[in-house]
Amino acid sequence: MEKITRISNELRDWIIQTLKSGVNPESIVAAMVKKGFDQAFAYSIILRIVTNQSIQTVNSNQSPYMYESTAIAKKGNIIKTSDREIKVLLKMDKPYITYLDNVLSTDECDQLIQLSKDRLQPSEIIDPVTGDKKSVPGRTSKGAYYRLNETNLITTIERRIMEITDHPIENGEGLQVLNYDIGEEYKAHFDYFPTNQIDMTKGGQRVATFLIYLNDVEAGGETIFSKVGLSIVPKKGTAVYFHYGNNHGQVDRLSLHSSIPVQEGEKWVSTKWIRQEMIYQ
Ligand SMILES: O=C(O)CCC(=O)C(=O)O
Ligand SMILES: [Fe+2]
Repeated sequence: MEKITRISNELRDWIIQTLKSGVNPESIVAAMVKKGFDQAFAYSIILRIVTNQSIQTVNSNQSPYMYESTAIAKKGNIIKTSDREIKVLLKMDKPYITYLDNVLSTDECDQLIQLSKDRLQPSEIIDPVTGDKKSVPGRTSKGAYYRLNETNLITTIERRIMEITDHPIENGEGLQVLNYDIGEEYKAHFDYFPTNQIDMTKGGQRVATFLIYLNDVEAGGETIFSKVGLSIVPKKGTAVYFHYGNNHGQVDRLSLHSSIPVQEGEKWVSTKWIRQEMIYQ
């Protein structure tokens, strides 16, 4: 493959923006090499940009988060997809949250639970230092993970999420299903990555989450946005969409959230984390 040795203004602006958001130069070089750039050339370009722009690569997230309009906000109170009408139940601006009714049918929820029962594993996170998967004390649920388009049901759900949010399917991580028994919870956390963990070769930062409730929970199990005092009660087939990453590479700390312990019954949800760029190319 012939290596690319020139860059466009667009790419230059992208590099500046990405550096400002705190992504390390090595990740940017890796992303450029994947796109066909010569590695030494990529390093030299970044060095030249940093020297000219006096870019600070660490503290951009300390400036106030700038809210940007989202595609879903422009769609009115009834969102029509190719196979469904979805009603907006609640909207919040800061942090940006939308609660939606009728996203999955009862049957689709039951099918996804059934499909996941055999696959459940203790939930894990990616260790920020080693990059390995590891279990975490604050997260006691069990999870199942799906590849994009793994089954017809998964494809239907992924397409619907795309039609509702306008985020391309390729920007989404594989669907995850979580199951919480009595007492199980997911302690307060952000869904976005710390800046030293953003991998530009894998779609970069997470910018939004689409969380679907697959069953009703008798008591407990709410999703809590503690900084704004909001509590979402799980209702089968509904979904909450929250958006926390803007085009300037900032992330919204008001998006802190948790799943409080289930007190009665059990809880099933499905999460789609959405990245700023395509993960799969
Ligand atoms: O189960 C919930 O309500 C929250 C799940 C969650 O925060 C996540 O999957 O990132
Ligand atoms: Fe989360």
